[in-house]
Amino acid sequence: MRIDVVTLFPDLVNCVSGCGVTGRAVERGILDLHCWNPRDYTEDRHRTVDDRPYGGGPGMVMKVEPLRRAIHDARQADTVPPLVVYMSPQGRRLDQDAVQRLADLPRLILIAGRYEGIDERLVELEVDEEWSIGDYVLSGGELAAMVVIDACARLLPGALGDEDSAQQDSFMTGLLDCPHYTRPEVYEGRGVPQVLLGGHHAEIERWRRKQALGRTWQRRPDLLEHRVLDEADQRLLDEYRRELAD
Ligand SMILES: O=C(NCc1ccc(CNCc2ncc[nH]2)cc1)c1csc2nc[nH]c(=O)c12
Repeated sequence: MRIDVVTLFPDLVNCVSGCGVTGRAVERGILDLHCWNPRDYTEDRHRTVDDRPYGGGPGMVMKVEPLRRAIHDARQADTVPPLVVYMSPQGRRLDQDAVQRLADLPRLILIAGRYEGIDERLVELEVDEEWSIGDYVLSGGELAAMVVIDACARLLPGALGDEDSAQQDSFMTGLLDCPHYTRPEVYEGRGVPQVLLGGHHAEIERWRRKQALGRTWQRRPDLLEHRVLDEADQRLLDEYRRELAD
């Protein structure tokens, strides 16, 4: 998969290719990442990429031309046609289904804005989709672009070794994760649930599923709203709730 990012801070975005799953995906050639800086596409002495908003108001707006030229070069860099995504507070809220859809594409161009945003004519001329990563205010689109890159990279074939749990990722199953434990077996008087020490795999799987269902019901009931639990899961959840009451 190829991802091109149009950003004023390529050094920030390129951090994803330096470590972890994303770094390995780039190293293995599974993910091809390139950054394009609009400032390299300015023609004035001050390399101006922003200007004051028509209609007045606080802050600055990113100019069309430098962005347009950067996107043009990004598009030309590969023959594969890209989906052009503007990371924006006005975008649809990203979730795992959206990530899976983006990760299945051969190519993305992600536009990361700064200042108050980008000139609307650029959105009209170049942008296919707008995506937000949540209802909170960031200083720019780069971290959002890096979130998309990370979430997509994990889903690319070969990006995760078998030891990784991408497939069981709670957001893949639509449930929150169960609690996890590792050595020491007792820490400050706190032990590990006996079932996990017994090596009885069916029992362990049952316990983990029950915890996932129970925690989802307790912390994120919205994730259960659109979900019909089968009989086995309903029984596990009832058991979890009964144990809470005890
Ligand atoms: O570029 C991003 N943010 C920079 C940014 C933040 C705030 C404003 C100012 N908005 C004024 C306003 N809001 C409502 C009415 N008027 C403009 C730009 C961004 C990209 S994806 C994403 N996902 C989650 N959060 C984010 O901030 C982002």
